[in-house]
Amino acid sequence: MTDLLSDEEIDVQLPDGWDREGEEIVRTYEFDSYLDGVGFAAGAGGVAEDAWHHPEITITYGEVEVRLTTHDAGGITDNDIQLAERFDDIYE
Ligand SMILES: C[C@H](O)[C@H](O)[C@H]1CNC2=NC(N)=NC(=O)C2=N1
Repeated sequence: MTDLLSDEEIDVQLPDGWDREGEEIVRTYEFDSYLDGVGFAAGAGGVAEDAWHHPEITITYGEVEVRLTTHDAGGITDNDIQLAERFDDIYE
């Protein structure tokens, strides 16, 4: 099982644009249209399924909020950081 990251490791490894909220990391991506957000969420879902690590995704008009935590570990692990970076890669 992937080990929990320390508070310092999280602070250092958290990608730009992401924030820590308790035992989750969160980023809100902005889009020009609702359907652009839907398309991003669909792509993120495919990346998540490929990684077998699944975020909470909330789609609203012009925004998509992504929350990541590692349920099996009860907190934030490297899996969350790595997936956050992959989501950033597909966000133009
Ligand atoms: C049984 C299955 O492998 C586990 O539930 C996987 C699936 N996706 C997951 N997603 C997230 N975010 N955390 C997990 O611990 C996790 N575990």
